[in-house]
Amino acid sequence: MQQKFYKYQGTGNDFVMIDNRQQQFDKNNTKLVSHLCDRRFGIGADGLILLENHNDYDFKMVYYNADGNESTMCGNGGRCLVAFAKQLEVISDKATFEAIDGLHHAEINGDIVKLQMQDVTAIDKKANHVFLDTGSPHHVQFEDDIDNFDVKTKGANIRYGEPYNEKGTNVNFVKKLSDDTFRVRTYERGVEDETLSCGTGVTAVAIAMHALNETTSTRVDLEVEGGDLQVSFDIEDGIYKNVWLIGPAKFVFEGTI
Ligand SMILES: N[C@@H](CCC[C@H](N)C(=O)O)C(=O)O
Repeated sequence: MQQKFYKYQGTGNDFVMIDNRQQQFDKNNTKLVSHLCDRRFGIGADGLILLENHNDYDFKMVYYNADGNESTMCGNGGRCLVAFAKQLEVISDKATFEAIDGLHHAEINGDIVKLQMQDVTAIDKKANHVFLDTGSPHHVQFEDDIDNFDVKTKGANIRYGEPYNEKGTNVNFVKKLSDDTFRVRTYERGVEDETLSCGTGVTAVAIAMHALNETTSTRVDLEVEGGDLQVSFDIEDGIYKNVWLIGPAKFVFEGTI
C-alpha cells in the first residue's frame, strides 16, 4: 500500500506526519513506523505523528518514536503537528488538541508555534541532576564542556542505568550561558541517539534551572543544536503553570512511499 506523508521539523527535531483522519494507517505496525523513520531505507525522522479526528477538540495527536513504539509527549512534534493541521486547513491560527498527556492549547503565527505544556508539580532534585516529567521524563544535568561532550555514549549510560533502566528517560546536558539563557544537548529515548532538539527536554531544563535558582526569569532562552527555543511559565505555590514552548516549526517536503 502506498502511504502519503509530510515531513516537518522543529529546530531540527524532524517528524513524518500522516493525516490519519480516515483511520487507514496500520497503528500497531512497529516495523512500518521504524521503516518510515529510517534515514537510509525510509523517509528519515526522529519520530512519526498521526493527526486524527477528535469528537470534542480540533484533532488528536498520536506520537511514535523512531524505534516504532508509541511514546509519551513530544513537544517539538506537537508544535509541528499544529503547523501540519494548519496546512491541512483543520485549524486557522489557534488549536486545542488531545495528546497522550492530556489537552494542549497552541497558537501559530507564520513559522512560530507556541504550545502550552502540562503543569509541572514534581521536581526531584538530586546531588548531580534533576528529574522531572514535562509530558515525557527528563534527566537534567550540568556539563561544562558541552561542545566536546559525547552525548550519545554518556546519555545512553544514564538512560539505561539506575534508576531508569529499561523504561528509560531522556537525558539533557546543560550549560549556563547567561542569567536567562542555557545551551542544551539531548539524548532521546526511543531514538537512542542525540537529536538536534527536544521540546519537552528544553521545557524540563527551563523549569529545572528556575527550581535550582540558576535563573530568576520566567521566560528562558534555550540554545539547542538545531536552533533557538523559548519557554515561559508562571509559578503558583511551587507549581509551574501556564507553561509555553515557543519556536519555529517548518514544512520540509511531502511525498508518497
Ligand atoms: N522530541 C520530543 C520528545 C519525544 C519523546 C521522547 N523521545 C520519549 O520517548 O520520551 C520532544 O520534542 O519533546
